[in-house]
Amino acid sequence: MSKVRVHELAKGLNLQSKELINIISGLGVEVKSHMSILEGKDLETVIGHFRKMENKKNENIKNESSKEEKKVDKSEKLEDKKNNFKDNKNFNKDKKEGFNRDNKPFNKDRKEGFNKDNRNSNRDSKDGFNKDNRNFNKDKKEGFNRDNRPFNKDRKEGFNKDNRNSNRDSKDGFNKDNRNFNKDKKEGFNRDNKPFNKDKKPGFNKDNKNFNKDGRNSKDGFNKDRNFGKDKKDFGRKFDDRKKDFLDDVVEVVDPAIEKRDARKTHLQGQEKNKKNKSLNEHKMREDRNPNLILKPAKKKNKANHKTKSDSDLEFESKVENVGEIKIPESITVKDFSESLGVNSAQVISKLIALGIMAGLNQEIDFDCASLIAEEFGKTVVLETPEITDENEILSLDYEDKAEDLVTRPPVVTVMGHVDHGKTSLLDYIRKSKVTSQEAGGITQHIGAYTVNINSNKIVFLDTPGHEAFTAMRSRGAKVTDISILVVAADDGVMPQTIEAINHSKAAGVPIIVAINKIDKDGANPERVKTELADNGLLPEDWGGDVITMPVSAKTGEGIDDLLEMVLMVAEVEELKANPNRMAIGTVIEAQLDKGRGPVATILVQKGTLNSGDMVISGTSTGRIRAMFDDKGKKIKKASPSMPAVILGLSEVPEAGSFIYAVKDEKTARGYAQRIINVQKENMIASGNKVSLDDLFNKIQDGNLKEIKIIVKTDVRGTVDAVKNSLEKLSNEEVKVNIIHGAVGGINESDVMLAAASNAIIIGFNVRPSQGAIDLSRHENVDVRTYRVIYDAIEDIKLAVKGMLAPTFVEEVIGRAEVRATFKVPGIGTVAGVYVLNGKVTRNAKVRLLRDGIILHEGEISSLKRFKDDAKELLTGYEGGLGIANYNDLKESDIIEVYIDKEVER
Ligand SMILES: Nc1nc2c(ncn2[C@@H]2O[C@H](COP(=O)(O)OP(=O)(O)OP(=O)(O)O)[C@@H](O)[C@H]2O)c(=O)[nH]1
Repeated sequence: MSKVRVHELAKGLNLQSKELINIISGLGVEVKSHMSILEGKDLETVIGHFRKMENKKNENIKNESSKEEKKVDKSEKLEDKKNNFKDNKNFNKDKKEGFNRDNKPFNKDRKEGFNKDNRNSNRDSKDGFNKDNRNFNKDKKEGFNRDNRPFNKDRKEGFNKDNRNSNRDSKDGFNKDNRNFNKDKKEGFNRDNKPFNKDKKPGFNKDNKNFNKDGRNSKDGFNKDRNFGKDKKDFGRKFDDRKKDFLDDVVEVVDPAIEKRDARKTHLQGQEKNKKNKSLNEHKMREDRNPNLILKPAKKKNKANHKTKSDSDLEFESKVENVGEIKIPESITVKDFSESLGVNSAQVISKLIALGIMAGLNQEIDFDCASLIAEEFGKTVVLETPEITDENEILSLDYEDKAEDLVTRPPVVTVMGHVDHGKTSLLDYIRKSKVTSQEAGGITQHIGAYTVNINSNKIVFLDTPGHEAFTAMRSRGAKVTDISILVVAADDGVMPQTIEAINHSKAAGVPIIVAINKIDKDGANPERVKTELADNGLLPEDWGGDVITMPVSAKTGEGIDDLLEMVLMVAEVEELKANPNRMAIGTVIEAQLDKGRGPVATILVQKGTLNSGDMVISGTSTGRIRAMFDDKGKKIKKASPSMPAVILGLSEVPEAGSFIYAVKDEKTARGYAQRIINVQKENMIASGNKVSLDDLFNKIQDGNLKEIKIIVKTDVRGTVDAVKNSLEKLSNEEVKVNIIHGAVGGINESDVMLAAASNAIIIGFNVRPSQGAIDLSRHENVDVRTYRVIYDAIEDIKLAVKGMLAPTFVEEVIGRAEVRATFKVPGIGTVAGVYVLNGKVTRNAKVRLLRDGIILHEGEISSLKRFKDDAKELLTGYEGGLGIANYNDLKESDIIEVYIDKEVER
């Protein structure tokens, strides 16, 4: 093999592309993505690595085969694997050895626990490998958790997240700052799991690194940088001797994130066993020191055991208390995380790479990973517990599944792009070529989502119109889309709605695959499209970036199979999984009232399996599923994760984007519905929690707002950048001003949805919102501000940040009229024949002339007539003649916005 793409090699090795990328990076070979090509020396290095590993494994297996009958089997299998590997197939087909998603081994038996930082001991670490010292153990006695941090289900041997271990008799103690946690401690572990010894008898250096250079062969298997000695006389051996005691007596120190984990139950059981043996005073002291550490078990205080705090303890305590804690959510983008830490994102990315995690700016990292990185910068992060503000949380019907219960589910894809770039054609082509014929019934109805089969893999397409649906759902807290396909016409290039779509996907943290469409056309220029994509922050893979671009034709079908392959590959990298064996949770994609059938809802099952006959609840709508159909209109009994289904039986039409939950019985459903009604009432009273310029100051003061997100719409391109620059400069230590989207054009519904989903404010310069945007902004409580001069906007935001925004007059739009015809009246100028779309037009109001959402003129009404008579006002649905003072450029379809300046009390 002289050349191979990463994903092909991964397939051959039966690894996830992401896992393989991590391994390859660990070998010092640079790969950008699963599409990167490996060849020459790089390929040799990678193949060599896997051969070596296989050989090593086999050797070990052979060595042990005499000891255990069972292992004979295993080595045979490994031998098979080796052979398979030679054929570049099924390297790890039977997965006797586990690797978690980050290519870090796991162990399902989990007999020995490991700490979160992957700095593990591994008794049998002969098999240990990988650059970050994440040990592989063929005996699988050691467990590893989802993030490649080994853990211990049985928690017989426990290590806490931060390696803050203690020991009943305090012989093995440690503390974060290498200060003596317990003066009796003979051996300790510091925060980085580097053993230390106060008396330095076994001889550790200050950083406790490399105690024994050869330690990598240690039976205790500490990592290569922080080894215990091979020499059994040294600390390593003492540790070995005492290991059992130490582990029996281990005290669990978990943070809230860890506590949430699956192993909770067993963990607590383990604690119960160890309870009597714990040094309770130590627990208490640690708890005192860092309230974010929940020490277990320390429920009962043993006064007799309480020791007086020594000076060094107190010193330690005060230092710990002084450490600034940063609150972050369960999952956070690298960008946001860097900002929270107050460090450059490049530094964070390089630390992540050092941990074997390839993450871009907008990629999300979980809390555990973030806390590791924070430590590297000497900071402590704590889990932000969000306030319960929405219905879904109140229902509390969702819970995290155990990793072992999760199975791969099909990806859910949304197609987005500029008007006429071929979204519908692409979806139609896929649907026609990939569905129908073999499937009974064909497509009988439009249900907003459908499934296609690609080489026995499924892909679910959301057939809702573009990103509106996508953000509408997100604003209600639902994340339905896993991958977005961005359609860009090769003859037209990146257009305003393309940029909108990019920003929507980025805001939702959804990976983008670009379909460069219409390549069959004469004017097609895919390279130009790539340049424009790069200009807009999407660097194509073949240009060294990580965005997959695929030339396609929705007309001829060229490239579409490859595009779908790419979708499956991205899905694989994303590791989309769900537990099918639980009560179902899904999201309502579409819903309407059908005359004959009552409320009909298309839902997408996201967790669990929905059954016909299940009792469900969505918002205030409840009911037993009377009948259920798939996307081909076929009656079905069950719908598993990622499956779209149409359900009948709800009491009322649920809102698109709402969650739907299966519950155990009608009483439960009614109970929840009532609770939701109550919450909705409260929320109404609280008038939403969306940010507006008026309450900005209070939110900043309350510490509820660290970032002001703004969407900027302007009449000309140059203004977008000017406004962006000026506004971003307003960021200060307390709040950051972040322009999440900037574009030319009127304020549309899509902008409002993005604002609602992202909790942003919309600012328009010389542009106005469409009627739909106005209605939606009212419904969604989105603050839309329009200005004629940049200076005014900057001033407003400045004042808002200081809490001094207090204008006494605000403008109130009282109506809108459409120009249906124009007349030239000698001596007066052009008069418009108008139709009042909504509200009213009053003679003394001010008007604004809009064309495509852009303000062409602001002024006063010079004449208002109903038929031939002067009129004081024209109401909705009426026609009349309207003249604008000193203005004649009126055209059919122009919109006349009518407004008054109104005094308001603040
Ligand atoms: N030659 C060629 N024409 C295409 C291709 N894809 C779409 N078209 C044509 O482009 C036009 C617009 O395609 P649509 O699929 O309606 O585009 P859309 O993005 O769904 O448009 P909206 O729904 O209006 O946003 C239609 O006339 C299609 O026939 C293609 O690959 N090649």
